[in-house]
Amino acid sequence: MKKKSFTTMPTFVIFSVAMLAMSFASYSYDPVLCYIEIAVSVVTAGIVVVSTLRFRNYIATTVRSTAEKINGFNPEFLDKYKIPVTVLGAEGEIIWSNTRFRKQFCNGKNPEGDIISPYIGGKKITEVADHDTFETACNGNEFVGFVISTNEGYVCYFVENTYYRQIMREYNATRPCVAIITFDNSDDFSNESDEIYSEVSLNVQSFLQRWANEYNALFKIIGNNRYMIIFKETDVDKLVEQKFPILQEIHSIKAGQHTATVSIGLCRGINSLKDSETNARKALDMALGRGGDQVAIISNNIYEFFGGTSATSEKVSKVRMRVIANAIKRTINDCDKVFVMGHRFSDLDCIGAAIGMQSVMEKSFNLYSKIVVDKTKTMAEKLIDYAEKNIGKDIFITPDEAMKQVTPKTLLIIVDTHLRNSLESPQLYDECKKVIVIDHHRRAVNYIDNALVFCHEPFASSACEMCSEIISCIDDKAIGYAQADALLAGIMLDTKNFVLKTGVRTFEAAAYLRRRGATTINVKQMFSDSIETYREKVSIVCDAKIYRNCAISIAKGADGDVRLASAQAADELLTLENVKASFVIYESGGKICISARSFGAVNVQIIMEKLGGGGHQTMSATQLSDINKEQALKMLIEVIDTNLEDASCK
Ligand SMILES: Nc1ncnc2c1ncn2[C@@H]1O[C@H](COP(=O)(O)O[C@H]2[C@@H](O)[C@H](n3cnc4c(N)ncnc43)O[C@@H]2COP(=O)(O)O)[C@@H](O)[C@H]1O
Ligand SMILES: [Mn+2]
Repeated sequence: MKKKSFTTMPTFVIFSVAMLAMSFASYSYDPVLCYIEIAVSVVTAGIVVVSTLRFRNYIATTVRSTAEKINGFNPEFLDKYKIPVTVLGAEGEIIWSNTRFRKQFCNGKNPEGDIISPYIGGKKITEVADHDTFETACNGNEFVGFVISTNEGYVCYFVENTYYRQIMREYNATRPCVAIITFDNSDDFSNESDEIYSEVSLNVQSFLQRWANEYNALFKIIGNNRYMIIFKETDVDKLVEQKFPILQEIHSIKAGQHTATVSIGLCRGINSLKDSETNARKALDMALGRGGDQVAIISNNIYEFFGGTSATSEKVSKVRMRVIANAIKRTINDCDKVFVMGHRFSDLDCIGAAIGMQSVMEKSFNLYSKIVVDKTKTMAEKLIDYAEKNIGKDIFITPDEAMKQVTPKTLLIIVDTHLRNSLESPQLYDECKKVIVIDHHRRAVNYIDNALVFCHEPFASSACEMCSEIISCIDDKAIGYAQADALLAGIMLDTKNFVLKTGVRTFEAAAYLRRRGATTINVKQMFSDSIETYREKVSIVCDAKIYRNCAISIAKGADGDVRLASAQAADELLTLENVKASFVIYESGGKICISARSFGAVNVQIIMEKLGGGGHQTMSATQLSDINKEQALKMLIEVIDTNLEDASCK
């Protein structure tokens, strides 16, 4: 049975009758034409009769099958039903419908022969038939629909729920969303003077209070420079649409060299106020872990971020590092051995930090300690060679060797990453029951959350800076010149030779390392490259094109270490006139990777996050699967076009 073929039946009847009438008129002046018209009329009448019989039969079987399925099915009885009901054929065509359906869905017209899709939200009947219920709307009314499959088709019935849906919408729109806010660089102002600090603090508070009043939201001071605002869901929709202008407004509060910034953790989509508050705190931690001056919204455990474009300022206090050093000492008490491991494709920062920590574990705690690294996939080959010659060949072991030695008392110190998937060996992490994390990267979602000590300083320049401080607190004699060289190499890599993210603590760490025997000439040699890698780097730089103040280049990857050459070329491209951000696209390990850099005028983290990656404000990257370099370039241009303004520091 063809869809809707029975709805053309009246046309055939009219045609047949017209032909018959015309044949009578034609007989007197052309009998041949008359016979032809009679013949056409008879054929058409035949089609009508056959189609009608087939259609009746079709309806009869469909309805019979429906009757078998629904106990007591009786069209007359169903017609009296106060809910809309339709009986459908195998392809979703309406065969029968009750008065209620015609009234509510078809403005009283007969829908027989129509396909059901437009009445069930454009879906095919097969899509909804496998589900318990489906939602649909018609003529301003909303329904929950149910489908019963029969041998020949389907029965579809609807229960109106407009009122409940409306109540639900109103409830959701007014549901409370807790925001926890902190004035994140208040210390900068307290160092100026008490008066300045009080004035700025009050200013921040009154900006936030005005912001809450604008939305008729509840405002509460919950601690020193900490506030809570309870918005409605609909207010949050507006705030998201406007991308939280409050962040910019707070920037207008300045004193001396400092600009005020706030961080906001906001929870939406939760019914209970208590859970909303707990989640808002979690989101605030995330916003602070990413460097502050931003909003983190958590909804169904998914984060969304806004802002984060101002340069982060260093937290001057070293007290926290002393506390961390003590916590590490306590954790070590109960351990039989220590493995130190960084991220895969290890670099000078993670190997440098690992060399420092391994030395303390061995010398100060007398513990068996090894650095776990895959030497076939490292960007710190020169440093590893240097350490093997100057410290000892046996300080490095492979992930496989480490796995064989794990016991319940083994401690794993993770340096320069806080993400399981970035680890040199995620399996080793899974095996170790005791874990310490020391990292400086901005907080990412799905971080390692079972660490006994989670030392995370997004304001630090490098893992090596953090480890130098920790080591100096635990036992400042635990490292010799070679370890000091290794730690200085990591700091120099991540600060681009003391240019980026370099604060007071960076220089203090460097001074400590110098005192322990570090020499800049030794360190410089760790940055030397093979002639092939150098050629590759130069070719990437020469091939770059400038697009909206961004230097973009695609690496050919013919010679040398393309990963290293691309990272270095991205650094180099920033030295070009008017270039605010650089992007190098290269292929490695079957993936298309992008290394992104800036000197702070553009937050490249925001751009790389849109492509599934991340990193810091000035140094980020991503890895893309199942595309080629040209497609990656196209995607990058699209992301630059749509996000460059948001990512640009105001
Ligand atoms: N998928 C991701 N998600 C989150 N974050 C990511 C992701 N992929 C990468 N990242 C982070 O992005 C930055 C930048 O990474 P990169 O690969 O572009 O650069 C790293 C190294 O390739 C590069 N590097 C290593 N040795 C040298 C050298 N001798 N000269 C110049 N550059 C070098 O430096 C970057 C090291 O970054 P670090 O690990 O943060 O210290 C990075 O943060 C990724 O974690
Ligand atoms: Mn690193």
